[in-house]
Amino acid sequence: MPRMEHAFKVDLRGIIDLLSNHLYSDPSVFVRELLQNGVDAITARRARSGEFAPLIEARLLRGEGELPVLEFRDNGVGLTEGEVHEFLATIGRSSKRLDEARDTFLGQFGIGLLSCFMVSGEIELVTRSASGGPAVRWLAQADGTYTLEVLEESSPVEIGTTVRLRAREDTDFYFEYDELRGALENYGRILPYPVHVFGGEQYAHVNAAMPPWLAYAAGDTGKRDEVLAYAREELGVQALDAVPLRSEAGGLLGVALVLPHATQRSARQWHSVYLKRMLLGHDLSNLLPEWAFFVRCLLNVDGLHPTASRESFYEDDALKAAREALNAGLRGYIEELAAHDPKRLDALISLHHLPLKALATEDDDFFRLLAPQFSLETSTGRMKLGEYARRSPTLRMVTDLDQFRQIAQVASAYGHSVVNAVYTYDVPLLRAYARLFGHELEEVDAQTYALSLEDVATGGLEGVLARANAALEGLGCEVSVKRFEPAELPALLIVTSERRLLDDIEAAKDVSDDLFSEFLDDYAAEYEEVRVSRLHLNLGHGLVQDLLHVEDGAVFARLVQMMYVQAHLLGHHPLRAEELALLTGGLSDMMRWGLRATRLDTLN
Ligand SMILES: Nc1ncnc2c1ncn2[C@@H]1O[C@H](COP(=O)(O)OP(=O)(O)OP(=O)(O)O)[C@@H](O)[C@H]1O
Repeated sequence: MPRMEHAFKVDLRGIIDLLSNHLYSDPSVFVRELLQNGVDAITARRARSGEFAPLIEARLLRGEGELPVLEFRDNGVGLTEGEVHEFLATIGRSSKRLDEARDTFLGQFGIGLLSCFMVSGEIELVTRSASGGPAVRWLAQADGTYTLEVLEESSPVEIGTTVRLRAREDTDFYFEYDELRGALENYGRILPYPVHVFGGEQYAHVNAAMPPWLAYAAGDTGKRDEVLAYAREELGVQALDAVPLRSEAGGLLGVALVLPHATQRSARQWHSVYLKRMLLGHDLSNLLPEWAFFVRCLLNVDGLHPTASRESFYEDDALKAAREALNAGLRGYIEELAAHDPKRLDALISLHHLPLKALATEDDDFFRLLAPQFSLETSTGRMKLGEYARRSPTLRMVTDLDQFRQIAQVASAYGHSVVNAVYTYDVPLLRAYARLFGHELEEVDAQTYALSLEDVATGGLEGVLARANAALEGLGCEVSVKRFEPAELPALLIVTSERRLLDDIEAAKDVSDDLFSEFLDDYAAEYEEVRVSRLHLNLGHGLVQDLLHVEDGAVFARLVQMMYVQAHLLGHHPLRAEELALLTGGLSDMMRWGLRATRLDTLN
């Protein structure tokens, strides 16, 4: 079969629908696209002559009983009749991409104007070119047809372009004055050319006051207070500090506002990113280092490239270089604090320890700088890692909260301080600290300390132990007698994690259906052998010494049971129904015995 060459056919209506309705996440971007074309047209005209006062105006008109109309005018370079055919009416063709100075323009894809079809059934554009020639009126429909009319040479159209859009029933919301002004402010508040909006009696110059952060970022450090006030009033952020960000790569200027409260990496991160002074969006995830979730940035870049939807940056070498520069800028800020303002760094670390721990675990130099200042929970109270390591050259950590609660008291009795390393980053942090500063690191658990309890000769105590075990029958606990510090602790309960798992299984069975209960039984059977907790009675404690001599079986059993419950409470072990029953029964008995003793007293 002969091979034939064919060309793709284009369904114009489908393409227009795709580009106008499905590329952007929000219809209000038509305002951004209009602004952008106005700005680019003025930039192009300035490159040619420079002798005019740039101006962009958005005007809302509303006739009686009619849908509102938006007239959007710029006094930029305009278009000749030929250019209208070539650029405006050819989808994907852009005068800007062909221009030598293309890097000075915002647009480049040749599709932005189509976004106006999101809010209007047709686009009317009247333009007169700065290169001369008659004015032209172009009227385009969403089905891809257009008419073009060359206006009389004498018609009063000035150099520049006016786009007219009429609202549809379902889009007149975007043509309300407040909504339009809000959108213009949102996208255009730092644009370099004046932008005005009119609607009936209302009027605003949307970029009259330039936000102070651009000047601050450019080196005017005197503006720091103004930047902080701007963050407070305009953004609702009571920033602790304003860090200027500057880089040749990506032509980047901005400010990082240090948040006044701790944040999580997963929290929504809000920034404002401008490309050549036009708002691009609020997401900086492809520019900001991952660990920098304690700042919110206001950033303008001149040298990066947007994606066609203009909602993020294109991944290229320029973006990579800008990302590195931002990373270096924020690290520089922290290094600067370490060198000149350690108190401030301390405050920053205690507030934002999570992101700074993330940074430290990425880089050994930062680790040496920051790690000694990180605060940890230890069995002897909260303290800085540096101080902990000075006091305890062997770093000891527990990675399970239950275990930490169990051994906190006993460890101190051995002169040990143990770190509660259950929080994010704690384990890698301690490992890195041990490696970089030359310390031993030991992971300890309840068993480690149980083994180091001092054994006592149990000869002669067999009877007591048997009675004590009988008192705790059915609770899965075995009693032993030891001697340990602190002497004020009558009994210590060590629960293995398997035991904890069994308790959880029991609790789950209570709320499961039969089938699931059976499965849980099978599962629990695998752990049967290790189903023990141990109650170590402390022979150093007076109450335990007395217990050995109690003859009355009921009193003896109650005493053992109450020590068992007390050890639960001291070790922060959860009480099951069994322990709660013991507690209630034990307390009633004690009260009864107490009352009986007083009555006997009064009788005597
Ligand atoms: N206000 C205007 N003044 C002068 N020319 C304009 C104006 N608006 C549009 N044009 C011309 O129409 C072309 C297409 O505009 P459109 O907004 O669709 O795309 P673009 O701005 O080139 O690129 P992008 O899709 O990235 O926005 C432009 O390249 C420009 O030549």
